[in-house]
Formats: sequence, structure tokens, C-alpha cells
Amino acid sequence: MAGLRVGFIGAGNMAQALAKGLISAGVTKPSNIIASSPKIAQHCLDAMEKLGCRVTYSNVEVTAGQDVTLIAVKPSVVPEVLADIRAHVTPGGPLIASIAMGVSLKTMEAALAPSSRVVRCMPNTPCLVLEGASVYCRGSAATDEDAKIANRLLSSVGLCHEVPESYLDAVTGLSGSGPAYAFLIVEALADGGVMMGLPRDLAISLAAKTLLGSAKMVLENNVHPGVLKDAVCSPGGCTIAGVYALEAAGLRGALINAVSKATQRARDISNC
Ligand SMILES: NC(=O)C1=CN([C@@H]2O[C@H](COP(=O)(O)OP(=O)(O)OC[C@H]3O[C@@H](n4cnc5c(N)ncnc54)[C@H](O)[C@@H]3O)[C@@H](O)[C@H]2O)C=CC1
Ligand SMILES: O=C(O)[C@@H]1CCC=N1
Repeated sequence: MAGLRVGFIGAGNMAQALAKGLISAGVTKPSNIIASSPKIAQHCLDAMEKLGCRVTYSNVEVTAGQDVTLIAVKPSVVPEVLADIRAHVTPGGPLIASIAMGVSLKTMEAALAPSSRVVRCMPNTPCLVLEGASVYCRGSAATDEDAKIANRLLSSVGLCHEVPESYLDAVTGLSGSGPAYAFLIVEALADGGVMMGLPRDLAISLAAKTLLGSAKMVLENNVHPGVLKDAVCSPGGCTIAGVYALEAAGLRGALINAVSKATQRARDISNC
């Protein structure tokens, strides 16, 4: 697997997070990674080069001789990229894996030659620190071997599930966008600590570790989060007073609404 040849079309935030994650997980060597981007985004290519990856202005070069080519450009740029590479993607060529929000398998397959092997993925930025939460679904011509490649790539940088494509927009609204919600929560908890007199650095570190540890308890203990919450709330204690403040402010509704709005936005883009 350390020999897996990975191409990135697009070298921005998510491509860099995945490349760093794949390298630190030992899935592939930097020299086996190549990334493309237009000259106007030279700083993205410079960041990839700093990791030891090869870089190019040519999207076609990123399909040649790769095991997998990841499309990591904004959704509106995907049609242009698929047109660039169409003539160079043969059924025996690289697996095409898109991480673009709202771009369906049907759209990708229609833009590529018949029988092109495609998977659609939704990772998130914590792949950078090997704590990603990713899913993928396979296109009609993708083989079991292709699914294995997608699974091994994404599970090397966190957890990974294969799901039906109908889940993709909701996954985008939950875990694709979710790090932004989590960062807001960390920042706001730290603000609370600062308001109560804690130094900023200490407050951020305590808030972030509290989220990390709580998330770990949910994942490792396989216990419903409500049960774990109850165990922190002593009768008549301080935590239930804090929980009441959150409930009164509508925290649950706000988070449910965030996932719903982000999912709807992904759906709107899917239907464009
Ligand atoms: N940022 C995130 O947390 C996540 C993003 N995604 C998806 O990943 C994709 C990329 O997002 P980001 O990395 O955040 O965007 P970004 O704006 O940081 O990076 C986009 C990259 O595409 C390059 N690019 C633009 N036009 C190009 C072209 N014609 N050919 C080749 N490269 C081109 C840019 O130079 C840039 O390097 C999006 O489709 C997004 O939906 C998915 C999961 C999480
Ligand atoms: O905000 C976005 O459009 C992308 C997709 C998921 C995370 N970032």
C-alpha cells in the first residue's frame, strides 16, 4: 500500500489535509503523490511540494499512471475537470474518486467515458490528524477492488463507511461540515471559561480536550450519549444547571437545524 500512486486534481484545503494524513499514516510515500492546480493557486502547489509531493499545472498528468485520482476541486469546477481528463480515463486506468460536495455519481459517469470506474467520497478535515470521518459510495462500474482502495485510503486517515449514495448529502451536512460546528463549540466554551476568569490558552485547551475525550467515550464505549450525559449530571449539582441553560437556549434545535440547512444546501447544489 505504501506504493499506492495517488493523484489530486486540486491542491487546496482538503487535498492538503488528505495528503498529509495519507503520508503520516504511511499509506503512500510523498513521491507517489502528484497534485495539480492552475498557476493562479501556486501557493496550493507550493504547500504540496513542501510535503515532498510532485506538482503540475496539468490535470491530465494527474491521471497518468495513478492507482487513484482524487478530484478535490470546488463542485462548480468539477465539470471542467472531468472534460479535461475524459479522453485520458480508460476503464483500465485510475479509479476516479471525487470528494466534491453535491456532485452525483450519475453526473460524473455521464461526463466520463462509458464504464469509467468512479467512487464518490465525503471526508472531513480531521483526516489531517488521522481522525477523519468519511464515507464513500461506488459508481456502477466500480469493482470490489476499487471499493477496497477507497476504503483503505479513507480508513487510513480515520473511520470510513461504505454507504448508499442517497446518504451523501446528509453526511456532508453532518460530518463534512461538522468540524466547523465543533470549532465553534470549542471557541464558545473557551469564551465561557475566559468570561469566568480563565486564561485563553488554558480555556481553549480544556474545551478542545473535553470534546475529544467525550467523543472518544461515545465511540469506544458504544453507550448512548444520553446515558453518558446523565452520568455527569449529579442531582442538584452544577452540570444540570449548565445543561438547563443550553436546553433553554435551544442548543439541540440549533444543531439539528445546522445539519438540516447544510444538507439542504448540498441537495440544492446536487440538483443544479
Ligand atoms: N474543506 C472541507 O472541509 C471539505 C471539502 N470537501 C470538498 O472538497 C472540494 C475542495 O474543497 P477545498 O479543498 O475546501 O477547496 P479549496 O478552494 O481549498 O481548493 C480547491 C483547489 O482547486 C484548485 N482548482 C481550481 N480550479 C482548478 C482546475 N480547473 N483544475 C485543477 N484544480 C483547480 C484550486 O487551485 C485549489 O487548489 C470541494 O468540492 C468540497 O466540497 C469535502 C469535504 C470537506
Ligand atoms: O462547505 C463546503 O461546501 C465543504 C463541503 C463539506 C465541508 N466543506
